[in-house]
Amino acid sequence: MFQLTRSVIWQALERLHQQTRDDRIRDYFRADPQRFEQMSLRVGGLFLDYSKHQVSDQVLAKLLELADHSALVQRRAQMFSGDIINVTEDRPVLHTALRNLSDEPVYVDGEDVMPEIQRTREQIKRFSEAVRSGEWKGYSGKRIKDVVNIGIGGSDLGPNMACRALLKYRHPELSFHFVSNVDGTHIQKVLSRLDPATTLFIVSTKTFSTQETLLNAKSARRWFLDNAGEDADVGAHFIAASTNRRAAMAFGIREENVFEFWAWVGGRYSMWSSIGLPIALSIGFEGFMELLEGAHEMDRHFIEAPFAENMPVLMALIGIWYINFVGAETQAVVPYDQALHQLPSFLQQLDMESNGKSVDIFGHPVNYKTGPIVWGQTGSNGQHAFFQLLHQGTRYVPIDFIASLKPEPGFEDHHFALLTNMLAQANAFMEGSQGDNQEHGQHDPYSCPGNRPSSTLLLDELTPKNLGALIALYEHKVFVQGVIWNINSFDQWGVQLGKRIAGEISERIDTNASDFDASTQGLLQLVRDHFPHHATSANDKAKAKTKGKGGKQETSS
Ligand SMILES: O=P(O)(O)OC[C@H]1O[C@H](O)[C@H](O)[C@@H](O)[C@@H]1O
Repeated sequence: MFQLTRSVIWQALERLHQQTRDDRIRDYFRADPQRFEQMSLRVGGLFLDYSKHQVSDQVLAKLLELADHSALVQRRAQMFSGDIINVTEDRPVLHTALRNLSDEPVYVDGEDVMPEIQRTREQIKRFSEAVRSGEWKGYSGKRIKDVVNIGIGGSDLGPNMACRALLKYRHPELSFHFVSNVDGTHIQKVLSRLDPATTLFIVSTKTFSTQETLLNAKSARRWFLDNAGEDADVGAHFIAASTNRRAAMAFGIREENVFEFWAWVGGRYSMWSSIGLPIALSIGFEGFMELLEGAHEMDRHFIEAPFAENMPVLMALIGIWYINFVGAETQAVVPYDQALHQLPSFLQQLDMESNGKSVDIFGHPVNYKTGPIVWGQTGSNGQHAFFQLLHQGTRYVPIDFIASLKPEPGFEDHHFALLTNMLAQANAFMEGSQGDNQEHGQHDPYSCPGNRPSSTLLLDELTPKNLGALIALYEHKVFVQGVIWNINSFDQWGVQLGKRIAGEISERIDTNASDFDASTQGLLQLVRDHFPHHATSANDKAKAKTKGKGGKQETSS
C-alpha cells in the first residue's frame, strides 16, 4: 500500500525542513530581488503575494513535485466530470456544475444535469425579480421588506457571508436577517423587529431534517399565524431551498416555491445553488450570475493553469508545508475589510468540515496531520486583540491577509489607513524587531522574533465577481489539500454523530439513561428538572420511532 510519508518526495521535504528551519524569510528577499515578482500572481481581479513565506525555491519546487506525483490531475478531472469522489456517501461532488457557464454538459448517471440547473436558475431569476420589484405580495397585499433566512451550517454561512460582503449592492428596500442558532433568543430577537405582513422566510435546509432549522422554522410559522395570516397564507411568506421537496411541502410551502438542489451539492459548497437565493434577492439576479461567473473563471484557472502558476494549488501546497513539515497547528484568516467579517467563519466550516479527517479514502488511519484549525477576524480589530500572541507568543501561525484595493467614496482616508495597517503588519511579522539587549544574549521583552509568514490576497474591488472567485479559490485549495492527504473532503460523519446523539438524549429525557456515561447522566438529570413537560412527549416520540424502525435513513447534508 502507498504510504505518503514514506514517499521519496515527502522524505525529501522533511530533510528540506531540517535544512531551512533557521532560514530568515527576509534573507530570501535579499538574496533574490525578483522574489516578489516570481512569487506573486494575478487571476482576474485577484492578486496573490505568496513571497513572505518560509519557503525557499527548492522547497517550492519539491512541493510542486508532491502535487505532480499526487492524484490531483485525475481527481480534479473526476470532480468536474461528476464521478463519485465522495465515496462514503456514494455521490459525485458537483458544486462546480452550479457555476458552469459554458455550454459543456455535466453528466451524473449518464444524464446531463445542466438543464435542471438552468431551470432552477430561471426559477431564482423569476422569484427574485418578483420580490425585488414588489410584484410578489404578502397575504395582505403589501410588498416584502424583510427577508429572513432560516438555516444553519452551509445553509447559513455562505449566503450570510456573501450578503454581508455585498451589502453595498443590496436592494434599498429590502433588509436581510439570518437565523441559525437553535437558541430561541436568536429568532426572537429577529422577529421582534419585523412585521409579519411584509416578511418573507426562506427555510434553507438541504435535508429538511436539521433540528435547529426545523425548530426555528416552526417558531417563525407560529409567530406568523399568531400575529397575522392563516394557514392558507403561509405559502405567501414561506419558501424553501431544499433537496427534500416532500418535507418542505408538508411544512406548508407551495410546490412552486420549493427551490430545488441536489444531493451532489455539499452543504458547505452550496451557496451557488438555491441556498444562494438570499444573495439573488439582495443584489439581484444579475449580481448573483456575476458571483457564479467569478467562481467559474476560478474553476477554469484551476483546471488550466500549470501547478506552478495555479493559485489554489500554490496556496494548498504552502499550507501543506506548514501543517506537515513545519508543524503549524492553525491558519489565521484576517480580512482587512469590514464587509468580509463573516469570511473567517465561512472558511472555518469550509476547511475544517472538509479536511477534519483522520482516515484516508480507503478507511485507513493516516499518520500525518490533515486540515488545520482555521480562525480569524477582521483587521484592524484583530491587531488590538490577538496579534500580540502572533508577534511575540510561542505559536507559529501562518496568516492570510485579504483586502480590496478600491476605497469607498468619501472614506478614502479610512481605506488608506486600513491598507497601510495591513501592509505594516505583514512586514512586521516577517521582519520582527531587535531589542536593545539582543547582543548581550539576554531575553528582551521588546524584541519580536519575526520570521512569521503570511500571504496577501488583494481584490481589485469587492464585487460579486471577485467574491465568487475568492470563495472558489479557497474551495479548490481545500480540495487540493484533501487530494494530497488522500482523504474524503466531502463527508462529515463527525457532525452526523453529534446529530444522532442529540436525538437520543432528547428521547431519554424521562427514561433511564443508564447506558450513557455518568457525567452525561448527571448533567441530564439537571436538565430534566427544568423540562418536566418534555418528558411525556419525548417518550411518545421514542415509542413511535421504535415502532417505525427500518425506515429509510435520512440523507446527509
Ligand atoms: O442544510 P441542512 O441539511 O439543514 O444541513 C445543515 C448543516 O448540517 C450539518 O451541520 C452539516 O455538517 C453541514 O454541512 C450542513 O450544512
